[in-house]
Amino acid sequence: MKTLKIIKIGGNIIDNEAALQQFLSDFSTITTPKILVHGGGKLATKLAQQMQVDVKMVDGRRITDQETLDIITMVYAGKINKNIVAQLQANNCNAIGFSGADGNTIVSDLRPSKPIDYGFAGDVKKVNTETLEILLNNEITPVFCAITHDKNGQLLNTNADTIASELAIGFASKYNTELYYCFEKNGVLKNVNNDHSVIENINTESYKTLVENKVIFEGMLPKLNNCFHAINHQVQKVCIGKSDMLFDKNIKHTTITK
Ligand SMILES: Nc1ncnc2c1ncn2[C@@H]1O[C@H](COP(=O)(O)OP(=O)(O)O)[C@@H](O)[C@H]1O
Ligand SMILES: CC(=O)N[C@@H](CCC(=O)OP(=O)(O)O)C(=O)O
Repeated sequence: MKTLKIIKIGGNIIDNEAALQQFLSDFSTITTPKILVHGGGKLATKLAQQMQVDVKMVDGRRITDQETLDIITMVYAGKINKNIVAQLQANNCNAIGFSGADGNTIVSDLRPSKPIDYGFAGDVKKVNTETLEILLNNEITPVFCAITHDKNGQLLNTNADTIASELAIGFASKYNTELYYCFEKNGVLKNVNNDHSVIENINTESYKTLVENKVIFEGMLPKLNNCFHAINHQVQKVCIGKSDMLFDKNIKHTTITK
């Protein structure tokens, strides 16, 4: 089986022009089939505040009313996605930008309004890989933003970490699928303020203890839930760390196992 790398980058890389340029230049050298997934939550928050639109996050997820949906569509599917695709083209990496509506690639259900009404937020129901496979077979790299659709004309905001794990699961029967979450720290840390305290391996059991001891909190909680969801659904490899882990085997990072 061929290897497919699904790589998610967070706000720390997107918000820093030099870091993004360096990452995309390195990413372009990856020779195996690959899919890039990007977030952009921080930029959406900044723009919403400039436009005097209230920003409400609950458990790391954005409450998405109509105005917020318009902003995130402009920011995620527009500014960020198109800039990344243009920079990949500059690095001779042929790429095409996607939301889940494009090619009907990711269909979601509107998240139930109870216990918390998240507004236009989607829970992934189905990943359609056919169109993406045609691209991958022709050495074209899909670049996904954090937007899906409900197949009834409604766009839905969907966490980028979830998009990455669901894509990885969707491809797991066809490729040896590897999922990489790149963010600003070296991995999951014993002490969040000490980048040298990387926990190199987390399994289902040690995860429970780490949560109980509050070593893991905030955004890392949904990220790790996505990791375990993927590793329990045939994804071969799941890693969290700085993007350098993709290019240098000696860089410490966290690997998730069952
Ligand atoms: N044990 C931990 N190790 C590393 N980060 C942690 C840990 N516990 C909580 N976090 C927090 O999780 C955040 C990463 O989650 P998030 O902001 O959602 O990532 P992303 O940048 O990919 O969107 C880190 O910035 C950190 O504040
Ligand atoms: C529903 C929901 O919360 N969606 C996220 C999507 C963006 C994202 O996930 O961006 P990062 O990976 O940079 O945090 C949001 O709007 O913030």
